[in-house]
Amino acid sequence: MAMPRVAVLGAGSWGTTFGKVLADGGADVMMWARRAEQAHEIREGKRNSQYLPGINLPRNLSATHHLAEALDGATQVYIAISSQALRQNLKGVRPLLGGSDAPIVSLMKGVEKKTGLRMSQVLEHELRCDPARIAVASGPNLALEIARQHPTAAVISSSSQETAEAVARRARNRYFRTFVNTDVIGTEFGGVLKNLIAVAIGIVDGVGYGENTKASIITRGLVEMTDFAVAQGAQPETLQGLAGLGDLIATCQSPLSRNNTAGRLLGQGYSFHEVVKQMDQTAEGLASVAPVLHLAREAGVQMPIVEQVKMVLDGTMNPRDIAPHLTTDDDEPTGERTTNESGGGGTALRRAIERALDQFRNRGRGAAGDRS
Ligand SMILES: NC(=O)c1ccc[n+]([C@@H]2O[C@H](COP(=O)([O-])OP(=O)(O)OC[C@H]3O[C@@H](n4cnc5c(N)ncnc54)[C@H](O)[C@@H]3O)[C@@H](O)[C@H]2O)c1
Ligand SMILES: O=P(O)(O)OC[C@H](O)CO
Repeated sequence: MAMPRVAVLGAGSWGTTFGKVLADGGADVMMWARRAEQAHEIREGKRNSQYLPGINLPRNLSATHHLAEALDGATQVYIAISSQALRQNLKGVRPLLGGSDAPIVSLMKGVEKKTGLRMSQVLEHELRCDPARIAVASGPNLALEIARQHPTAAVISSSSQETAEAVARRARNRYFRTFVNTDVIGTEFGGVLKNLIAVAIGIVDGVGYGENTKASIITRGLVEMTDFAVAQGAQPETLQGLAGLGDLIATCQSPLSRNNTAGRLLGQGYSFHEVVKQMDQTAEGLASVAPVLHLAREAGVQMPIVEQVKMVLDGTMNPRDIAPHLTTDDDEPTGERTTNESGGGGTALRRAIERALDQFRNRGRGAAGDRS
């Protein structure tokens, strides 16, 4: 029986690793690489030495630098391009999708700086496709560990349960297990927000602070992540799962994390520009800070950790002075629980209720998009 054909656009660290996951799960994988020589190395040498040194790629994974060849006959399309470059790359993809109804899967964990849009929203706008066709994958997924076949779990989310299940069935193998949900907002924002907390952890690591500081930031960071995501329409339990807490733990603990590494360099005293120069892979958190804070202010959500990360990035706060977990709104003692759990009219909860009422009133006059 012929193997199902899938396309993976983006042959960086995560795109190539995900291509291997799919190939090891039994798919015939065609990667699209930006550079011809990289496509050649993957196709002929079964290696991607720049991004995955020491990893042998499967025989049923090939590569091209022609988009049309990559997309030809694809039954599912996976995309792992740095978030700020997604929109421009999709311009070339749209005319090639033609009448295809193949699910489109975002593997990315950023928001667009200019618009504050999540990657599934950029896909929906640029490809003008039904949101039910779009899925996102997220979770504690450090590429190199998965490429080394360490057992790992992830979540596939789509507003369509059917799409989520079809993608999850394809994107699994003996070392990679996929769960499903329909909370696209929570799943995507989990991946975006944990990057920002990982930058904070890197900063305090670089400064030389210890485990108490880091545990405090991780714990308070999860509260910030949950408040923010719920205010945007996410289900709080998604943030307790693989796409929230799971990914937060992996990214904050691992030296493999680029966000964590970027933070560490900042904590050691390098400027933002020096850090960007040193990073040869995508650290999404650096570009997501400003749009996330903008959305947070609009929604009335407090994000003291992310605020202080921004100040360090802007050079207006000495990394040594960072203590975001000690910041409170009014310096009055407060409870530890999230605003939406605390009762007493938390802003995030109030806005979520207002939004639900709006949706209810507007029912039938506009699609709810990717809300579950
Ligand atoms: N690496 C991981 O462990 C991992 C895990 C899960 C999710 N992700 C997410 O996957 C996405 C891609 O990350 P990655 O690790 O593969 O990054 P990477 O830096 O390793 O690769 C980025 C890819 O984007 C491509 N690209 C296309 N046009 C570009 C342009 N104009 N500018 C820059 N790059 C361009 C590059 O060629 C490359 O293939 C990110 O959103 C990241 O958060 C990464
Ligand atoms: O290397 P990072 O910081 O982009 O993190 C990679 C993955 O998102 C971890 O799940």
